[in-house]
Amino acid sequence: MIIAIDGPAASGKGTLAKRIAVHYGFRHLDSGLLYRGVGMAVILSGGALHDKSAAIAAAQAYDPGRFPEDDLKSDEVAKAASIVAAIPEVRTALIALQRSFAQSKPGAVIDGRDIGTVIAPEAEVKIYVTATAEERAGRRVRELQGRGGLVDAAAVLADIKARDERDMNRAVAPLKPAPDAVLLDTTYLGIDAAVRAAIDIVEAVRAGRRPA
Ligand SMILES: Nc1ncnc2c1ncn2[C@@H]1O[C@H](COP(=O)(O)OP(=O)(O)O)[C@@H](O)[C@H]1O
Ligand SMILES: Nc1ccn([C@@H]2O[C@H](COP(=O)(O)OP(=O)(O)O)[C@@H](O)[C@H]2O)c(=O)n1
Repeated sequence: MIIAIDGPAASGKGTLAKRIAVHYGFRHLDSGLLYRGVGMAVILSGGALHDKSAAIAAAQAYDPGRFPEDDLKSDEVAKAASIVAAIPEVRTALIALQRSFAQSKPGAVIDGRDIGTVIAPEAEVKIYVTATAEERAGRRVRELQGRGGLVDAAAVLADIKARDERDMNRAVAPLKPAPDAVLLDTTYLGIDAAVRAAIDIVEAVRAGRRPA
């Protein structure tokens, strides 16, 4: 079974995907880490983020173990990721890895922007997670503070809005709900309540019911 979880920055996709994967004993892939890895490789090579050839080369040579996950979680790398993610050849280079992961048995949970629309349109369950930009920025600020260092809350909100804009309006694989995705607004849901709601959606789809 494939469960696709898409949505904008800090909506809670990764948290839900991890918890759903544990619940069902499925494997989990955070596809954002792939684009973050490419962004990070370009930053480290000293190349400009808009230099398509550097980003394409980094995507074609993508090595999942190259950077520790913690190093990829900064705001700077998130921004770089969303710039390189708009380059069609970068996306193409990362498709095979994601599609092969989607075939994991007994199941795969993948979170990202285009999982239900492009990577695995055949996914049995598609959840599109949202929350207001202000709520999402607040979550990201707390997360970045937890990793240490000073955080400029206004800059985090501005970065999230800019990234949403870029992700939703790019020509290839823009962020949008698949026509058959179930929407889950987590603005007023804590983590446990959001996980329960997501599992209810999976159960309803598995039982052939339309989720409430
Ligand atoms: N429903 C929620 N309520 C409050 N905080 C949340 C919720 N879901 C996730 N978080 C927190 O918000 C931050 C971003 O969540 P994450 O799952 O990484 O989002 P995404 O994968 O969409 O970027 C994390 O620190 C996470 O613990
Ligand atoms: N399937 C995906 C996943 C991420 N991305 C890009 O990678 C960036 C970082 O993704 P992420 O999921 O790690 O970001 P957060 O939602 O965790 O902030 C996004 O802003 C997108 O531009 C994408 O284009 N397609």
